[in-house]
Amino acid sequence: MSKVIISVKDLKKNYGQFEAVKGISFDVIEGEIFGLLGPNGAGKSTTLEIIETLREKTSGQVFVGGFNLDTEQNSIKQLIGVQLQTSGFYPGLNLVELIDLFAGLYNRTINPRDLLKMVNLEDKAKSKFKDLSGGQKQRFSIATTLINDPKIIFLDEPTTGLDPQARRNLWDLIKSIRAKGTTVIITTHYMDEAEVLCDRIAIIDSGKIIALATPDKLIDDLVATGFERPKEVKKANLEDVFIHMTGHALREE
Ligand SMILES: Nc1ncnc2c1ncn2[C@@H]1O[C@H](COP(=O)(O)OP(=O)(O)OP(=O)(O)O)[C@@H](O)[C@H]1O
Repeated sequence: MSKVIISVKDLKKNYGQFEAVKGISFDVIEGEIFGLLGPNGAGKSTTLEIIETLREKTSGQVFVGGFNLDTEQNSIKQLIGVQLQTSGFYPGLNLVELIDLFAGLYNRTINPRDLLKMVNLEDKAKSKFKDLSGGQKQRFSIATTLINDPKIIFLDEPTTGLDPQARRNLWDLIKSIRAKGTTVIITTHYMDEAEVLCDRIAIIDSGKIIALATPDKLIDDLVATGFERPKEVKKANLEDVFIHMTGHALREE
């Protein structure tokens, strides 16, 4: 039986006169990777931040794990893991020190090395955050969402700016987090990423959800309209060449 873990009903957000989110409704099912897709300014981050309790909504209802956002924010905070802006990490602390710091904020005792192992950064335990590569910084930032053992994590454009290998490594990491039963909500601009990762996708445009289904269903619906892609003459593309030649394995960037 699929269980709804997040329920958003007629959510609206105005910034002054501007309607950034115009009454959207959707449910997220426990254990799925749910993608919010849309062009710049569509309202994805605003929606995510409202669910994360970080931003006030204008109207509508949000329930997370059965808790009402209006009255039970503290209970919601205990269920969720939020990806901090990487600029929020003290650049001079090493990874173990940073994890200890965040664990203290969450009032948790955890073994930093276990967490670093999960995201393949054990050998960087003593490195400073500022000395990590872009991909390593993102993996570490995802690790910090897991410190309070959340039921749901939110990832806002986690692979932006990464090279193809680092993106694939992050996809594997996100899938492994989901495999442990954690629900993942992700925003992305990359359609290949959404197709590979997401169980279901909501496409947002100008503050409204214009489609919500599995990637397969969205593609099948388009094909059913008679749409056809221009014939692919080659069986591989340049990204395939790059990955084939440089490998998919984790590397120390
Ligand atoms: N604090 C704010 N004050 C005024 N307008 C805002 C504020 N935050 C966001 N907006 C506006 O609300 C709209 C939605 O922004 P939001 O960041 O949610 O979009 P997004 O879909 O996440 O975009 P992107 O893909 O570029 O991150 C945009 O037009 C943005 O300019």
